Amino acid sequence: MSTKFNPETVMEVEGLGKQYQIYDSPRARMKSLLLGTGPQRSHWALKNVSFSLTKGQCLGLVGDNGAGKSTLLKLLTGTLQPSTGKLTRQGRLTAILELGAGFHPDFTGRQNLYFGGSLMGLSAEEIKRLEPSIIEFSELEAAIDRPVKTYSSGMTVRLAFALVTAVEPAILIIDEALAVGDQHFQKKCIERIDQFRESGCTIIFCSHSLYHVRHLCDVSLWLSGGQVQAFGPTEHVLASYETHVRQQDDHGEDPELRAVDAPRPVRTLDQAGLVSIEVEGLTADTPPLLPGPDLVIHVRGRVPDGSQPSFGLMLEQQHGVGITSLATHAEHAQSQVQKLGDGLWGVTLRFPDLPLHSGEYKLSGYLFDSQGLVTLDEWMNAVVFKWVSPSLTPGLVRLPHRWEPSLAG
Ligand SMILES: Nc1ncnc2c1ncn2[C@@H]1O[C@H](COP(=O)(O)OP(=O)(O)OP(=O)(O)O)[C@@H](O)[C@H]1O
Repeated sequence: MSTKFNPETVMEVEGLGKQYQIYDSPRARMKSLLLGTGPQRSHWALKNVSFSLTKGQCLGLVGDNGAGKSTLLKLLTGTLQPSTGKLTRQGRLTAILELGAGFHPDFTGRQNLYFGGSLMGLSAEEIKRLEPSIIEFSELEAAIDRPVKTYSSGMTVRLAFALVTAVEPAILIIDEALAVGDQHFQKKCIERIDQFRESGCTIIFCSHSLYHVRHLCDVSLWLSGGQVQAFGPTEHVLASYETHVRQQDDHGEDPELRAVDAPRPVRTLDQAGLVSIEVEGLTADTPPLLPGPDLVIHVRGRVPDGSQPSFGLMLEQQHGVGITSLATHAEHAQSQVQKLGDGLWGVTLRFPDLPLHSGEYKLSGYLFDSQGLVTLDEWMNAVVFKWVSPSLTPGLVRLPHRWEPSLAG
């Protein structure tokens, strides 16, 4: 690979690898350093990773726990030095990793803007100019002159995100940190990230939330055991990764057990959450039988601030093969989301003449904000049902089709 031919390339990673030296104890490490002997063992956390990103691309980084994601991000930001390979990048890089870790706990929020800002390479004048907008975005006006050690983790994240994104970088790296903020702040963060992306910033987004990876990223990289398992358009990579996750789930636990009765977090009336997911006409059998021919799903959710939510539903085979995922915001169906009462919203999804073959199916439901930026709630495997198709041919789904005469000759 070479940047020579593509002036749009902002990051090029070639054969990057990281080997950790492993010692049985701190004493063994010290002894080995003093005697100049090698480590007792070593472990490649990352091996031969190569990819390149152009201006304005957004890369999703996915993988199981321990796959090497944090190691890769630390190499990209320069916190760690690689054992092999090289990294070339152009322009300023900002990372939102371990948010707030750079703050001094005894300094006030305001003092930390200058402290943290100088670590990012901003001059005191620049920070002074940016200070009002950073404080406004963080919504910490009332607490900005209190020591950061008195902040909650959510408040620290707000201050850190506001500071780190005050100046748009050429490359922005975002770790799972977004999950720490509350839903209102998460939405603001995702909107700001969206704006950056639209103005040509290159983004690397590492998350276990595949929903957000799908929403934000045009390309994705799946790391497995420190190596690139797949790299390419997000839908292709996530399709393979989700199959892998499902296979792991099926080996790990009985899908019957994690279905309908799994306890859900208890939500109070002032929290947004799903209220019900009901399939019309199900019988009292186990699992209940869908009388058909239509599959009609009523879903309801509560959003206390009165804003209109979006609803999502996912239909899968009982043993994990995904059939379809639909959401009102993505299908321009927000006008169908009706207000049913104070903060209570609902919508109905109908599949006419259900084109599935006989089998057991399950439904999961999602509640999003109206643009689908923030997942307010999700109920996995909320309803399991059995369907007996009138046409008893094997297969998964009856695709629209027609039979035609073969061409003569
Ligand atoms: N300082 C270290 N010394 C030795 N091994 C390490 C060190 N840091 C990480 N590792 C190992 O490197 C591998 C990759 O770890 P890494 O933290 O990069 O994974 P990850 O994909 O970020 O995981 P998670 O999703 O759980 O955060 C793991 O096997 C981990 O145990």
